[in-house]
Amino acid sequence: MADDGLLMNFALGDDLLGVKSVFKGGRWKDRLQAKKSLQRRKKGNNSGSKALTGSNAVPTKPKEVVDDQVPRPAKKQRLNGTTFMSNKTSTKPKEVVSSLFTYNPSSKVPASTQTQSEQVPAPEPSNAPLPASASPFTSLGLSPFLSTHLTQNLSLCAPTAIQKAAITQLLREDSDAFIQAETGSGKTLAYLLPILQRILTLSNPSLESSPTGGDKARKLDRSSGLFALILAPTRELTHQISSVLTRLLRPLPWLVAGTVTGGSTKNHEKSRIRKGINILIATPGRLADHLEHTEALDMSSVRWLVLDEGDRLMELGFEEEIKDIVKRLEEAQGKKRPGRVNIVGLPERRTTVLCSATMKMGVQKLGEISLKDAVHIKADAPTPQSTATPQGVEERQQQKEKAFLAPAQLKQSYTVVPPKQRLVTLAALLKRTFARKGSVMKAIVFLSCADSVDFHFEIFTRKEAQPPEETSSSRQNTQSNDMSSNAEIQDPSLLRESSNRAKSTKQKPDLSTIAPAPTLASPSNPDLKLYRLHGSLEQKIRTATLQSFTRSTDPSILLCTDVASRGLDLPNIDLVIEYDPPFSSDDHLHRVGRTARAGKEGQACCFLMPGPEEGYISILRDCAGEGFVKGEKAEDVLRKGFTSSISKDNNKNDTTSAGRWDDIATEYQLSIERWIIADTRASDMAKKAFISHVRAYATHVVKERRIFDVKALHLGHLAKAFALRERPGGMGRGGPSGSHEGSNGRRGQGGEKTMRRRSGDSGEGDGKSSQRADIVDMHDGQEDAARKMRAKMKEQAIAGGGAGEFNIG
Ligand SMILES: Nc1ncnc2c1ncn2[C@@H]1O[C@H](COP(=O)(O)OP(=O)(O)OP(=O)(O)O)[C@@H](O)[C@H]1O
Repeated sequence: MADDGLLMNFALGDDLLGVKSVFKGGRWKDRLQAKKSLQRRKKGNNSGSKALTGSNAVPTKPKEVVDDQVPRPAKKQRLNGTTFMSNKTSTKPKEVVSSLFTYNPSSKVPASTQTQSEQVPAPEPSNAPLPASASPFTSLGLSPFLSTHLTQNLSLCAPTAIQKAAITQLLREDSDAFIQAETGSGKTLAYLLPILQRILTLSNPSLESSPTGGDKARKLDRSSGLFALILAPTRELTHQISSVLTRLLRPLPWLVAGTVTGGSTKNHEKSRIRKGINILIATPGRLADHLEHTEALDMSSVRWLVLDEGDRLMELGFEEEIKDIVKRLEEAQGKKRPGRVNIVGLPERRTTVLCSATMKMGVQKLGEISLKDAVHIKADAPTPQSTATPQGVEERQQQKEKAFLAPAQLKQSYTVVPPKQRLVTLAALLKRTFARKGSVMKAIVFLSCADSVDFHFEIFTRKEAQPPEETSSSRQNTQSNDMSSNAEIQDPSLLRESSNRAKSTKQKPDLSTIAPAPTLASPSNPDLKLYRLHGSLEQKIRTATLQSFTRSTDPSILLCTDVASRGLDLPNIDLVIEYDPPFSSDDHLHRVGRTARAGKEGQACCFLMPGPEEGYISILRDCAGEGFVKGEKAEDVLRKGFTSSISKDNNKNDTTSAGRWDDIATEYQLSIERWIIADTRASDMAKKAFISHVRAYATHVVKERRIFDVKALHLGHLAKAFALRERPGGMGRGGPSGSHEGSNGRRGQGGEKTMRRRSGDSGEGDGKSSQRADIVDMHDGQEDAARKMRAKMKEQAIAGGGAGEFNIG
């Protein structure tokens, strides 16, 4: 391995010293040869890295790129692959500039394993609707009225497998049910349709034979009573279920649905409850609050209770609230309110439906609390078609019995990226993805914490950075599009308002949630937009951002935390990138499940680092079942991301541009580093993001901590991924400014006590020993932090906020 420092010293050569080489003595042939060799060396230095880099070789230039602000070194000292630039007068190291391409750990995964699944034909979609001819909606017992509405107005021709199973069962019997199916398989309609059908039958039992007949159903109206209650863990999910239900209810205006969630005005909700709601969708915290304080909320006629995303409800600590709600439902059931009319056909007993993609301990416990003699409803394996062998389908069915799997048609990949190259590799992947118009329209990038989302949003949307290849016309387009993006938002003042407020506080960065991404856009996709979403944003901003992302017809990227990983049905997501690996394999399946929905195609890519993290590849494979999992080398991602943009944009062929990708990657990284150095706000954001990220890293589920081992992190290298030239100090004392405020490590934010070292040598210096001690302490502090988090979540839920109140991100 070439030594950076030595190369630099050689390269400084005579020119720097102003000495002209004169060759004397010896044979004239030798003098000529020496002269030529010196000229060649000078030429090589001037023409950048071309002569030194090859497509397969580790790039050797630019090895060290010293920021303009850093004085030329007189002497260098190398420590563990990091070069300290010092000047003669000072004994303290002044600045750290580490090359992207040297001293990186390498992947241990053999290349053959990485490409193993490429040859296997893509399996049939596992969550697609069934063939319309074989299973029309009417065959399930739904009324022709409802079936016609589904096919003609909602363009749903046939049910999915889980819908077929659930609708048939829930229309046939009043038993409780546990619906388990993979992501994007249509679970929402699987419980909404039979409930709606049953309510319609209440209002008019003869409705089934009347294709047009809704008139007689006017016997029921909003004041007839609350019949169904749907509980969901987050506000976003609650609103999403409500919008699906609103579409179903469009031809039935006399039936009314409503939502109660944290973050909304309680008085407004109360007045809607007073007017009457037939189907209520709620977060448990806010519902518990209304049950306590809103007298008009009468639960005596509730006959259907749905617990959607059961595992998440339990993870977020809603057990007590749900117990309380179930108890109140039981108490209310026999009671009659004065003035309430008798509903003909109202079932004697309440049916409870628990929905989950997973069957974890928490879900089982929730089942014990809420279900009695429940039927377990699962989707049948799809009928084998041309490319899927019957054996494959059988295998998948067997695997499904055991585990929760990703949709079979989802194309998954992973890339093993050294920590220093993470940021540029993400940029390269996004650049490549959006290099061609129309290939990918929407992508989601998952990060571990809110601070990191904010920081990366700022990096890619910062105004001062214009990529060298960008034309002025594309810049104009991007700017005008910024305006149109705001116009799309229902209440654009919300975004500006928040942005202005942010300006006035020091803790919050001055950011909107939607902006053009000039550093990722290409001439073919100049309108590329970036969105950000996490739990620390105001609810109104979150809702407006999601709506805008959903409606956007421009190529768009959403940077988000796990707040967007569960249940959200964002249309037409082509690619999911897990830039920060998921905190559990379930989280992974929910994240990647935002694409490849209802039989559509989708791609997902997980970033891993060399070392223990490579152990996650086998988990990715297990989660994929017989699906597609392929590895891609980080170097290939970088080359494609940075080469393709040059060759296309500058109209150069690949031969001339080949080999320049590493220069461009380095320049890309350095431009961010220079920005961080020049802008204290950016530098604070970077440090905060780094610290929150490391804290979040320490909260992977216990059984996966051997893979995501915080003690194995090289913090110095990882800092480079946050454009920092060294890891921030004060890791053990609550952040760069000594304060915890605003640091959003995902779980257990590692309170001051847990972060502080217990031994006497805490805090000082950035040496390895203190770094390690901080990490050990973070690890030890997890249980404490988790306990604190549970307490905080509970507080929030009781205050009526529901899960969304807590910064899931
Ligand atoms: N029968 C159907 N035909 C075509 N598309 C459907 C059908 N049923 C549902 N969909 C579509 O499938 C998508 C996923 O539905 P839904 O959100 O209910 O899935 P889910 O199983 O709840 O997913 P998750 O587990 O991620 O929450 C939605 O866009 C929905 O409109």
